[in-house]
Amino acid sequence: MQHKWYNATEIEVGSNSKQIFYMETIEVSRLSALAFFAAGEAKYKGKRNFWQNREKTFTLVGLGHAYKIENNKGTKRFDHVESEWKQLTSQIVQEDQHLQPILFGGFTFDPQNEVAGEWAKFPQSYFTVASHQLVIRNDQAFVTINLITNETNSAQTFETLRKERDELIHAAQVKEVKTYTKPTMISYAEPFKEEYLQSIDQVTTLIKANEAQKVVIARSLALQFEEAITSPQILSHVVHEQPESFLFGLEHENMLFYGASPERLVKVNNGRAFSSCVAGSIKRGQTAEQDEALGNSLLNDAKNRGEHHYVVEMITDTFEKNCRDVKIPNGPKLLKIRDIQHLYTPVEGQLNDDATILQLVKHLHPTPALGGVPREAAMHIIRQYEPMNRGLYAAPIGWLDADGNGEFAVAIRSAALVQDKAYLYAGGGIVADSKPQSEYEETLVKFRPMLRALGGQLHE
Ligand SMILES: C=C(O[C@@H]1C=C(C(=O)O)C=C[C@H]1O)C(=O)O
Ligand SMILES: [Mg+2]
Repeated sequence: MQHKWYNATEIEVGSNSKQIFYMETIEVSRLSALAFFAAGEAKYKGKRNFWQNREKTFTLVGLGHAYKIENNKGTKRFDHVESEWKQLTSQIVQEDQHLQPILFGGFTFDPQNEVAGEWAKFPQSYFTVASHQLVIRNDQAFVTINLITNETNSAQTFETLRKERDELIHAAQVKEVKTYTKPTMISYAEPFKEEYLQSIDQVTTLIKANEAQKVVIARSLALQFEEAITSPQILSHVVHEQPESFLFGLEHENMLFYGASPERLVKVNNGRAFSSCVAGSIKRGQTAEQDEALGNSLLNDAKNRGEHHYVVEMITDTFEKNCRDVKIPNGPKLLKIRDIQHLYTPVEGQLNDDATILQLVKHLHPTPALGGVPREAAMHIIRQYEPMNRGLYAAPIGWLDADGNGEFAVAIRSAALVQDKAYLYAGGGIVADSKPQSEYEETLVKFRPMLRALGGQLHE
């Protein structure tokens, strides 16, 4: 242990009487984020989260819930999370950047979707401050205890957490990271496959009739395994196999929602905001030449440029309203990840004084990369033609701190794991000239990363 920062502040939470917010951060020598997550298996299962940015310069692991912000407030949910977070953090001494609690969580794709399924118990907004928070920034690792309580024996509870923390750190400072086997799949189903293929025809007809310009239609796979899969087991495969993406895992009761997304929704760093337009897809080639040829054909393909353009227009427009000094390159580049290549346009700007990361999330979600154009018409068509509930798939997932910094990814290339069952999600942007079979094949490519992590066959 090198440094220690400690603080205990008396605060008010909601309408609750006075509570004490205890925080203690220690800097520790480099440890395994996954092993730290796994060390919470006995005590914190169902209350853990994992996050790593694309650049691998920021890793966050949370064990336990020191504080939770949950709501079912539809369109007001973003403002609600923001005001509760502001109230909580405004009362904390923040002179030291190391005394920073981090809020991690997500907003579901569509609060108006009423299909129950695997998401039946999931709130529309689900955010938590961890009891044990591990942050690895560049090469420095910090472990924080957060405790918010009005118990009379709070000092004792805090001591217990300190002991636990030392054990967690010890378990995570391993020489060799544990390796996990892949689970054994016993059945693979494509629910509503025929309905999906038909819906692409129906949606293109609606688009030709000018009911919308673009609508993202998704579907799911339902997999059954021989036995329950644990969160550390599946996350370890995702972490090792998908290093180029945002990696995330969020537990809620007996579900783990996890994935490896290439798509940033928004990042805010010291008042500078960044987003990315990712839409338009083609598979990777078998050889370097083939890969380059596929990439070039994607860059020159009118249908994919169309899918992409709607996203650039909408994100640019949102940035123009919330930022100054907005910068967008002239045309898209290629974003290549293990299984797929996309058209990619980064967008950045300087946040206006009244704009915040959560306001940007609220205005950006869903971008036409996940919803469509116009937004409301597309959402209506999605509700009508998708027989499932997306839950957190295609939705904002990420973190923010008390200074207004944070980052949200769009939770695609993702799956929900419920003990011995997994539900994988993938979709694509439907425009006037979309063809059911090629959209279907595009979803197969998008299922691949999660299917591989689960040890599944690559059905092609
Ligand atoms: C909807 C998904 O991906 C989105 C749709 C894309 C497309 O249709 O080309 C590309 C990237 C994502 O914005 C998904 O992966 O499920
Ligand atoms: Mg597409």
